[in-house]
Amino acid sequence: MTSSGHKIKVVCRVRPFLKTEKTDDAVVAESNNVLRVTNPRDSSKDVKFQFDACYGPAIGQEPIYKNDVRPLVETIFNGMSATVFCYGVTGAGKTHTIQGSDTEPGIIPRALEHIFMHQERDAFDYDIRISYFEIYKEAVFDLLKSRDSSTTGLPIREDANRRIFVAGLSKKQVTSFEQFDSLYQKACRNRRTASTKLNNHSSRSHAILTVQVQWKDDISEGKVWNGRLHLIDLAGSEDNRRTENGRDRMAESSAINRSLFVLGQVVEALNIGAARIPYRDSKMTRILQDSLGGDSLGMMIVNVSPGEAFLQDTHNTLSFATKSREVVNKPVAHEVVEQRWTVVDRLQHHRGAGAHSRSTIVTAAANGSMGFKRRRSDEPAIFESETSPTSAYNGNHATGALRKLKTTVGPQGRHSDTGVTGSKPSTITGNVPMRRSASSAPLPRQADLVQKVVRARVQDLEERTESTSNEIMERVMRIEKQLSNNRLDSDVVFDLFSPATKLKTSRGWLKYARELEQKGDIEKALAHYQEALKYAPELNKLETHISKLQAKLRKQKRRDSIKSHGAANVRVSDQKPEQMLTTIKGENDESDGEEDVGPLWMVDGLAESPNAEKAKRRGLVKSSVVETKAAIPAQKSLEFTDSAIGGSRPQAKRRRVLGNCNGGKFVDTKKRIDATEGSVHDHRISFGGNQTNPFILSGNDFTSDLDRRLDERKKGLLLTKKLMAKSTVAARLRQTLVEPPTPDDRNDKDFVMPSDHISSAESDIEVDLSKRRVKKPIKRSGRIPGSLGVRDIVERRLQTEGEKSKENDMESGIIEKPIKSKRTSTTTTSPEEKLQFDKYNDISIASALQMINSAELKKIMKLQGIGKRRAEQIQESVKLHGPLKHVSELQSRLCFKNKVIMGILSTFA
Ligand SMILES: Nc1ncnc2c1ncn2[C@@H]1O[C@H](COP(=O)(O)OP(=O)(O)OP(=O)(O)O)[C@@H](O)[C@H]1O
Repeated sequence: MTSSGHKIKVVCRVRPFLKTEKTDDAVVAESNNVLRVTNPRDSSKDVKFQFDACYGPAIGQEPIYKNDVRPLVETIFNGMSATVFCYGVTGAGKTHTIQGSDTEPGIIPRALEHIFMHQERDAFDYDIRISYFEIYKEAVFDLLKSRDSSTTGLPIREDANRRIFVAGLSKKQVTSFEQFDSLYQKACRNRRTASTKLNNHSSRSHAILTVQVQWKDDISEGKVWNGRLHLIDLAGSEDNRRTENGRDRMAESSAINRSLFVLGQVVEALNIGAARIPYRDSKMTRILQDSLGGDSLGMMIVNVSPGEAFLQDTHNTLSFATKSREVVNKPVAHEVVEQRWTVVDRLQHHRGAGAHSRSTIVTAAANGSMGFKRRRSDEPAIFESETSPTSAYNGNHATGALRKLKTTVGPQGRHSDTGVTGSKPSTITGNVPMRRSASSAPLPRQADLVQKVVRARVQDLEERTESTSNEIMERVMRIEKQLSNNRLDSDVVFDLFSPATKLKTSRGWLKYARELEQKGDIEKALAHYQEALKYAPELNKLETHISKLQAKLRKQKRRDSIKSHGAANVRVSDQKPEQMLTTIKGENDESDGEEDVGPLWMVDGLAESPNAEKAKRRGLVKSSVVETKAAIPAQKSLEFTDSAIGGSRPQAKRRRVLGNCNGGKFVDTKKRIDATEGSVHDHRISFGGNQTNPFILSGNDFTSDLDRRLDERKKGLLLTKKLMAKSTVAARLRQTLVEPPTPDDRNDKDFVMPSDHISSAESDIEVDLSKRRVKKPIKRSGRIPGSLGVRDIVERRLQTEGEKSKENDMESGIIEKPIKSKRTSTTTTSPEEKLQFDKYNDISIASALQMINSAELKKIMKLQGIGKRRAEQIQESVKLHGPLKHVSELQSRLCFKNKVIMGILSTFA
């Protein structure tokens, strides 16, 4: 013992050899406090360790309890806190010592029996409560509650007095040993154990049982006393090379080893008087904080295994234990002078925890301090704090109320000095530093008054909490859980603020918002105003202001957007929005009748029908942005100076729609197209369009949409359009067509020399790349009689598509539909001509295939299902033998189904 405190008592226990173990005398209890151990480094030498007590393998449970634990248990009836914990490597007998078995009950059952014996014997009405939890992989779990896989760990908290407690831990009142026993047995089954190579029933967690004994001392001016006993079974440190733990066990094991390592560091730091004690580095040390260098009485039972096999472990354990003997605690007795219950406690209390707690509050108040105030206590606790240190205890019980009490109880009294001092080296004798209670009892009259007020408040609280307890309980638990996970949802935080704080916070946001608004940063200001509103939803004016700002911001954004779009492809005219109202014609409507799908607004280069759903259902509008009427700039309408490419009929129709939008005037579609044809449209936006015929305007937005659709639908049509955009396609196609035939080709009587009809065309045919139109007539000279020129081919094909399609194609250069059905219905082509047509068509196809670069080829192959090898073969063969060799295959494979090739052909047109 030091002048200012008590050293932790360290007792060593050697377990007997198990049946499976080979006996030797490596570890021997030489006397009742000396252990002799063979030096693991040099077996010819021994090392001796001295402890407060030492128990050999032959000693049973009873002597340990009687000699060393019982005196500590006695101290709790003096309002002290005591801790007993078992330390040692796995399989050394910790659980056996603390818990025991049915035949050999350990410290826990014995201590409880002892406590209940007091209850029967003493004149006081003890309120005995237990809590039992385990620390498993650095998470705290309540063992008195059943749990499932979703159960999360309980948080460890520190209260205002820096006292540690486990938040949300259940406390069960027990009135008899039998009741405790059944509760405890059940709880033990909840504890995590597993079989390892070194212990069939190895504890995988640290288990902490706390027994709280509280009573009212009517003799000593009605004070309420609070004693606690913490009985701890630490998980054993493990050498995983020996345990042969699997992955799961390893994770447990590393958590165990780590916490024990921290325990070692804590002891080390305490011994050297370090400024920082690393209690916080593990949950176990944090909880044991008050038992290690704190203000409770501490005792460590060091369990060691006998035999040479464990020599190194034993040596390490004993070295640690020796160090721990130096740790000094400063025990104090605890009188309940104030209460600061957690909300959960209060609720639990009011749900029926019994009259005792209530009387505690009343008593506390009568003592000059009201429950629910901040407590002053710095008592160690695993339960939430309820007490404060007082001067009640010293080893001789020379003074104070407890002395009176002891005298009253008589010779069999609870606070026998022998229990504390005795023959054993006492940990709690001597001059324990005395702390005076900060409170002093009020005068009797005042006390009456206070009691009355308190009763009224308690009653009121009971009534109010009854109805809302469940809800509050849930909320509190939610907060606790979130805190334990180091995260707090904003709504929870919000919930925690008081009305005054909310108002203050709101003001803070408002201040920033105003500053930002003054600077002209409306977007940020708006965000700040919205935050402010969250905290003060009652501010109606603020709500209105926010709406105004939102409108302002929308306008501003639109203006900016129009400006930027206007530069590229939109001209802003001064027409009124009403003039932009239009209707869309039903695209599938053969009669071309007008179908009202609602007004079409054009804003920022995008279009939308307010009746968008209807329009979408009809496949008229594919993608769009809905803008309300109010959102249209008041004085402006939009006129597109850059417009669509594409030549399908529906698209043409939509172009008209676009024209209609243009201030209500019909704009000559053709003219507009002419103006933009052939230009590179790297800016595209979506104006609308249905699934198969996307309607393309200029602007960036559509490009990604186009790509997406391309991917999704794998439509040759879209790809065709892409290819068409490349003017080089046509040029390359031309080049291919004039390539000289191979000798094989010449020998083939069916082969028609391309040069025969095109050779001169190389210079004659002039494809206007920008308009994709053949300008100069082809010279017919040198053409094989009956064969067709390129222009003829094109014309034939266009004929088959019908006049309207032709018109479209000529306008835009895009052939949208497969040629097959139309061509077969052609009546104007003679069989002979048809044959020629097909041949030339196929020449074109093959040539087209040849000229396509590998990336394009890949796409085509993918889309059309042509194998890579086959495509390469065709290309090679076309190079060598000329295209006609493959006409039939290409016909069957491609001609009538390959939209891509048709599209390429159309480029040539
Ligand atoms: N004093 C003893 N007398 C008889 N048997 C004992 C004694 N101490 C331990 N044993 C036996 O040794 C084995 C291991 O003991 P125990 O489970 O208590 O070890 P432990 O230290 O708690 O191990 P772990 O840390 O792995 O939980 C058990 O079978 C137990 O019955």
